[in-house]
Amino acid sequence: MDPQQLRTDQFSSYQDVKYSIIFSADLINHLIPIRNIIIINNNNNNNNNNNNNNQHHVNCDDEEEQINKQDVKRSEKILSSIEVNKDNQQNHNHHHNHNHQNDSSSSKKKSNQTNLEKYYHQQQLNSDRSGPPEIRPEEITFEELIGTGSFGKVYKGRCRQKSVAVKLLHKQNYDAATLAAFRKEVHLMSKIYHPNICLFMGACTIPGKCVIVTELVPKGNLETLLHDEKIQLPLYLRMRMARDAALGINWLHESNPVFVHRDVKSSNLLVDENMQVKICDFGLSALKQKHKMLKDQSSAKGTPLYMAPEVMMFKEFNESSDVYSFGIVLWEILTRKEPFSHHRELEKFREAVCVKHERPPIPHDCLDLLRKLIERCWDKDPARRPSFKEIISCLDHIIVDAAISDLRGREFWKKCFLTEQEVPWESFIDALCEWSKVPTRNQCEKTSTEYLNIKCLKAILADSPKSEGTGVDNVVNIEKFGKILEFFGPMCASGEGPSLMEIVREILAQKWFHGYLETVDAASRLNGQPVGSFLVRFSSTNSGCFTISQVVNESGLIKHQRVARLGNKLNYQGINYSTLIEIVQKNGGGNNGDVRLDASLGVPNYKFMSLFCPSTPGADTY
Ligand SMILES: Nc1ncnc2c1ncn2[C@@H]1O[C@H](COP(=O)(O)OP(=O)(O)OP(=O)(O)O)[C@@H](O)[C@H]1O
Repeated sequence: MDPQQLRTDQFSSYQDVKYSIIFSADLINHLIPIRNIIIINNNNNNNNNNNNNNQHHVNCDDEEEQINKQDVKRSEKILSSIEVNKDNQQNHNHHHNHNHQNDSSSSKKKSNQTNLEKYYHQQQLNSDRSGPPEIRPEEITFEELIGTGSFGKVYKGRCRQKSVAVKLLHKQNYDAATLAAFRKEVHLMSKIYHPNICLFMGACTIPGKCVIVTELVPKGNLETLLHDEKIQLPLYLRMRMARDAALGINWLHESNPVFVHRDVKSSNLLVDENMQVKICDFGLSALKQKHKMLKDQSSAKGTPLYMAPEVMMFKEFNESSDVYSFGIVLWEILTRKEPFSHHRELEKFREAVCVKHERPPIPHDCLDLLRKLIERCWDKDPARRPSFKEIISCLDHIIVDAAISDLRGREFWKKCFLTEQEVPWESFIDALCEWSKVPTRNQCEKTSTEYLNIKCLKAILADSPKSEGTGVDNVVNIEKFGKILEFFGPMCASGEGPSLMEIVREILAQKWFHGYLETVDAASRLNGQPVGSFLVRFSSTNSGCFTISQVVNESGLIKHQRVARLGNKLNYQGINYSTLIEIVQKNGGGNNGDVRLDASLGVPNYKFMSLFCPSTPGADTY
């Protein structure tokens, strides 16, 4: 085929740089997304490598070959016995006349049946030793199509009464080498177990019926989620997802032998019902010994958009090429945009990335640590890129920065709970009291103001744990802590000003303060109240802001007015105030017919009032 045609007809869109490819050295300007090209090259590579034993690097496929040799040999024997038998049968049939066709096809069926039984039996034995669990084709039912890649189609399906994902390879008329490669992928997958790696459940390795069965990860791939503007994904959550992915890849890199994934990209990161990320697609993965380098002899594997320059240029590489790809993914997670979307042609793209070192632009308002991490990950020098161990520890800090904007709040959380996103209330409050240098729960009298301060903070900050049976009654979530600080901050260290607990107690003591309350609930609490009645609540749409809901006329019309946050100030009707209490004080008292914020018309919040006076009537009402 004319290589020019390859480029112009099929490979001239942005999509070309988005999908996994294997492209050969002589056709470097052209994308060849055909999986069996690797296989052909693999055979060549083996020969090349055999003739060239003094190299420092290892040809990817030879390295894996050695590591997997024994297992592959075992299954190859069985498969070839089936294939030889099938061929014999075909030749046999060919020479028979029509009259004998029924007989021969039934004996063929029988013989194949026996061979399949042998095959399953042997696979069973293999899996008892360490091999992949073999799944019979008739055990799988296909439901809807959930994804398409360059290698196969992925269906939602059922296997042994369980919902699963079934990857069906595009090309089923495999030759022996292709089959060996498929079995290698299955074999690799069967060796990895980690919560952030898509669970491999089994495979059918019968020629013509090759499928991979994995757990079904319900929210699909991260790329689709990121680029769907309708889906809310706060930075904090996105950074947690990045950390999940990093944990999965780190597991591969710290395995012995080392797994290099080789196709790290957002469409290979799957998202489960708890927004936990799992890495999938080991179709291009390579195994290597620690400290050794890999080199593609005549075919580069991966997805160009995410491919490290050294891989694109057929240089030696190692696991740090996954780090480069992760840098691009991090950028995508940060911006929710397509990386390099202005590029159309592979050759120009390759030159831009490898020669001119072009990288996607990082937004100005990016968190400092995150900017530095992304820049280090996609460094042109692989040796300067961080390991995934380092990436995870950077992400621990970035997650805190993304959840908590208050500087002292960040400092506190990092010092006490760096790697945690949810902590038991008791651990939290003891740590906070120590950090603020105020008496802890056990150090103060139950009737003291200090104890009341703690009770107030608990009322506004602690939640029931999401999962049951943990033995913990209340927890503090980092994101909620960050939000509370946006409402009540800035947080002060000892000697700098009042503690967070004191500030919260002062506000909760105001009967008109209702905290978290939706607009409809505010309306129902004000329903039937006299003109001027009001309550103050957290704004449900703008973090750090408040809403004053008030009855403004005799017919019961309710107005909701925003108290905006401008730095440390609160802005109400164009005037800046220091606290909510000041707003109510300065806008109270009736005059010239306006509806004012008369504190006596504040609608009481019995829940908070009961903290101050345990016998408050109606404390259980809300
Ligand atoms: N276990 C799973 N659960 C849910 N969806 C899945 C699962 N596995 C794959 N998918 C969906 O199918 C898509 C393609 O899967 P996969 O990447 O394994 O195929 P591929 O042919 O190897 O693709 P590529 O060309 O990207 O290498 C994924 O992006 C995802 O949307």
